[in-house]
Parts: sequence; structure tokens; C-alpha cells
Amino acid sequence: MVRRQTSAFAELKPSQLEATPGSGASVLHDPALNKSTAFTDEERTALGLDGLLPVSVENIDRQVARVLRHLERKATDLERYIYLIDLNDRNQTLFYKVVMSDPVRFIPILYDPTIAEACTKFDEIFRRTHGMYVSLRHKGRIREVLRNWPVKDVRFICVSTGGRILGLGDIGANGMGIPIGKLQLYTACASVPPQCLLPILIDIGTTNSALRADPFYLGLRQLPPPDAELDEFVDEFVEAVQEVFPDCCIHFEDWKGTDAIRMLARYRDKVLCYNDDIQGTASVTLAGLETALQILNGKISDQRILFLGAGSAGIGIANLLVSAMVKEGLSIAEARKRISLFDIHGLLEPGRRDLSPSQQVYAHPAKPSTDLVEVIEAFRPTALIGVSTSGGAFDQTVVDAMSRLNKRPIIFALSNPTEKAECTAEEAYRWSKGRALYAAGVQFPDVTIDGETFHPGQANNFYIFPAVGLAAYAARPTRINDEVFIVAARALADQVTPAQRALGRLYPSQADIQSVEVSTAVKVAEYMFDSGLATAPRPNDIRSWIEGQLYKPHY
Ligand SMILES: NC(=O)C1=CN([C@@H]2O[C@H](COP(=O)(O)OP(=O)(O)OC[C@H]3O[C@@H](n4cnc5c(N)ncnc54)[C@H](O)[C@@H]3O)[C@@H](O)[C@H]2O)C=CC1
Ligand SMILES: CC(=O)C(=O)O
Ligand SMILES: [Mg+2]
Repeated sequence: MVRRQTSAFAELKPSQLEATPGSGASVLHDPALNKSTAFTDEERTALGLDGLLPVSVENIDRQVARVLRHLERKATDLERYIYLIDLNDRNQTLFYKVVMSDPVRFIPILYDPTIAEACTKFDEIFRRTHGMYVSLRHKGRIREVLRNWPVKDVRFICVSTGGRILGLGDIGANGMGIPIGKLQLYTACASVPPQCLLPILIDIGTTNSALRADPFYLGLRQLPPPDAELDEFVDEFVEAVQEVFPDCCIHFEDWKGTDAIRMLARYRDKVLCYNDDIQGTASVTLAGLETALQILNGKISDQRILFLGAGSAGIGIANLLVSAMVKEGLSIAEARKRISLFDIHGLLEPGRRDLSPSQQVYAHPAKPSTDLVEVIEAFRPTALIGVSTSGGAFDQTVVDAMSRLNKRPIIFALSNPTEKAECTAEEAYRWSKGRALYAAGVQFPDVTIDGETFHPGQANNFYIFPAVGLAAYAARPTRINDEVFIVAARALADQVTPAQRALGRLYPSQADIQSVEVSTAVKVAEYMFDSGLATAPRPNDIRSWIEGQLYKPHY
């Protein structure tokens, strides 16, 4: 075996290893160490690799070119996804070099929307295990289980139960694709070092009876436990994380909506954690609204905002918008009156008996209605935000109603993946006669109508969570509060240039995603220092200090 000179194996470079006879193959099979054909002649001799590789010594650019050629020959994005995950298992540096070389091309393959198909077929395309599965069977010994992870300095865990994956509903253990993909974006978009990232699927069973009956399904074949039992289990998980990985931030992702809201309320003041669907989504939505309002010369506190969907994303966005309006001088009560929500059972109003406390505060006196157009006409929203999982719910009557009421209606169709979007970019622009300021959870292509081209935005939390992750990686805050997400939203909106706004673009270019996320992280880290959340010593120059900590995909 190749001798490890330190316990932090994942952080080693090949030059720090000592070879013993016959040991080179283990380096080639370790994705964190493998350089494959890029091992130099000296390294090959030193590591016992002579004869194990073809004679050519290649640089990483030649390796990237070969990967791109392989990818071109794949017929579908799912095949490209499988290939890239496999590449990550062989050579992590090359994987990140490829995906970071062209984020516009690779984000939709590693993440939304391809990841939706990858999750749906997770059990079928399963090859090699990634991250950890903490199941109900581990109750009472979660600490011991977490200690099986080979890296000790874990800084971020992205954890899901699979209870609400994108707009796909409960897909149980198949949801593991999401923690894996989200953490890959920490690195691909914000250069957070990959070795400190740990995806976890908490396997509590699934309500999805088709999956429970599927012979390939890999998770527990049982119904999830009652809330009290789940909470006890998650308490044990969170305590175990504090003990085994004391510097770790827990990123909650894609839990069933009610679980998501309950868990965030339970842990936000006790441990370093955040919920991306609640807080990250709210931040990217606020950023898009702020850009739209710069285009319209408006203020957030003057808007009336209607949501289709009142789950974890809807309530999370509503709450952050209230905070933003309060900053502009409204009282909390005044701000809440500017927001209304409509869910699967219709308008949220005081007569509803099924509302949670977090929904009740938005149940304003109004005529009960299950007709979205009727509610639009009564509430007269300036912005309509879809977080309903209901593809096509913004039909022409809805967009017409918004367009009758507003010179430039703001329409965000945030549900994922593509087929769950409440309306497509093409529909929004065509039905509004090119007047809509539109964004969606996925990136729709530009739309040309009568010779005029429109540029839809992608209001997806990946503009936010990698930046918050990078700021937390560097500044080591004790907590992540809502203000972090307001600061991140403002930093993101500020990076949309006047020229981009003139074209109706609501977000910065994804081609620049790495520098955009670093700039957002700088602002967030500054806030963490200013507010006393940070525990790292404050550097003189926060930007160059953060830039010095970025992961770089080279050998
Ligand atoms: N673009 C982005 O960055 C993000 C998008 N999302 C998307 O938002 C959607 C919702 O996510 P969560 O709020 O976490 O889910 P959730 O399950 O907590 O809430 C869904 C809400 O939609 C409502 N709903 C369902 N069907 C409806 C219908 N036909 N008409 C009206 N309302 C309906 C439900 O009553 C519930 O209030 C998902 O599709 C998810 O992909 C979520 C987070 C981030
Ligand atoms: C983007 C995301 O987090 C979601 O759709 O759940
Ligand atoms: Mg999510």
C-alpha cells in the first residue's frame, strides 16, 4: 500500500505519499490523488506507477479535451451526468476542471434539470456509493456511524430525507442525488474545497408506494415515522454532527415542506445550519425582485406579491420579503399585508382551518377563492411567484390578468424541474406581449418574438448557497441568520450591470458564476465579521483572504 503520512488523506498531494513496492495502483484508484496520464515520469517512479500507465505524459488540458470528446458522443444529458459522476470517482481534479471550465454547459447537467431525472432513476443508475446514508436502523448509534466517514474535518453536510425532491414529491433514498449535486456546486460555483463536503441522506422510509415496491429501490421499504419520532431521530443526528464534526454547517435541503420549516425553527438558533429551500430560495428571489425593481424604478415595500404555493419555499420567500420591506420602513403587519398566498386548497384567508402558524400570518381577510385569476383581480399583485410544483399553473388567463394590471408584470415560475415550471419563458413573453419580467427555476433559452429577443433569468438558489457556503467556510460563523440571505441577495443584484438590466436580465451571467459567487461571499463574510458572527480572525483584505482559500482544479 501507499503509505499515508497524515490522517487527512483527502488533503494529500501525490508528492506527499511514500511508495512501497507494488503500491502504485492504490493512487490510481483514489479520486483525490489520481492524476492518471498526468503523472510525470518522476512521480511514476517515486509512486511505483511505472508500467501502470501508457508512456505519454499529458497535461490536464489534453485530459479535458478527451473528456469533452467523450461527452460529445453521449446521446443524452443523463448519460453525460452518469459519465461525469463516474469521472469524479476516478479523478476529482479533472472532474472539477471540466465542469468549472464551462458552467453554462455543465450546471444543467450536474444539477437542475438533469439531476431531476438522475434522482428519479437513482436506484437504476446506481454504480458507486457517495456520501453517507443514515437510516432509522442507526438510531442510538448515529455518532458511531458518522465516524465511519474517512475525513475528519467536514465543514458542510448537505442533508435530505428525500421527502420533497425538487417538484418530484417524496422519492425517499433516490433523493440522494440532490445532496451530492448541491455540494458539487459548492465547489464548481464557489470553489469550496471538495474534501470538506459530505452529502447525507437520512433514510426514514418513503410515502412513495411505487418505490417501496420497486425491486431496485435502495432505501428503507417502510412509511416515514410520525413527526415526534422523526424529530427525536433528527435531534440525535444533529447532536452527533456537533460531536463528530464540530466545525460543520448543516445545510438542510429538500425535506418535506412541513419538516423543513419545523427543523429550521428547531435548530437555527442552536447550531450552525440553514435551509436552502427556505432561505437560499428567498434570497435568490429577493435578488431577482430587486433587479426587476431597478428596471422599473420601484421599491420592494410598494409591491403587492402573490404566491402560488405556500410551502417551505413560499413561506421562506414571503418572510424574507417582509424583512426587506421592514428595512424600507414598513411595520411587520404592513409588510405582511402586501403579501398573499394561494395553495392547493385556494387562497390563504382566515376561514381556512388547515393553516400552520407560519401560514396564518398571511391569511388576510378576503373572500375565499379557489380561482387564481379571481384572486389576482382582487389582490392586484405587481409580482406573481410560483412555488407550487404545479407545471403550467400560470396559463394564459393568469398571465393576461397580470398583464392587464401591470405595465410590466413580474412573473417568476420557480418550480423545478422544467416541466413543473408554472409557465415557460416563451409563454410568459408571448402572453404578456413581451412585457413580463420573467425568471424560472431552470434556465429557459432566450425567446424571440417579432424580431425582439427576451432573456429569461434563472431564479435558482444555486446563485446563493455556494456563496454563503464559501463565506461560512472562510469566516467560520457561529450561526447563519436571515440577514446573511438579505446581504447575499443585495450582493447578487448589485452584480447585474446596467447593460444587462437594459436587456431585461434579472441575474448576472452564469458564465461568470465563479467570480459572482466569490463577490457575493466577500459581502456575506464582511457582514459575518461586522455582526460578530464570524470566529475567524478578521483579515485586512477580505477579498484576497477569501481568494487565497479557493479550491483550484489543477495538479
Ligand atoms: N427555484 C428555486 O431555487 C427553488 C424552487 N423550488 C421549487 O418550489 C416548489 C415548491 O417547493 P416547496 O415550497 O419546498 O414545497 P412544499 O411541498 O413545501 O410546498 C408546495 C406548495 O405548493 C402548493 N401546491 C401544490 N399543488 C398546487 C396547485 N396545483 N395549485 C396551487 N398550489 C399548489 C401546496 O399546497 C404547498 O403549499 C418545488 O417545485 C421546488 O422545486 C424550491 C426551492 C428552490
Ligand atoms: C432548486 C431547489 O432547491 C429546489 O427546487 O428544491
Ligand atoms: Mg431544494
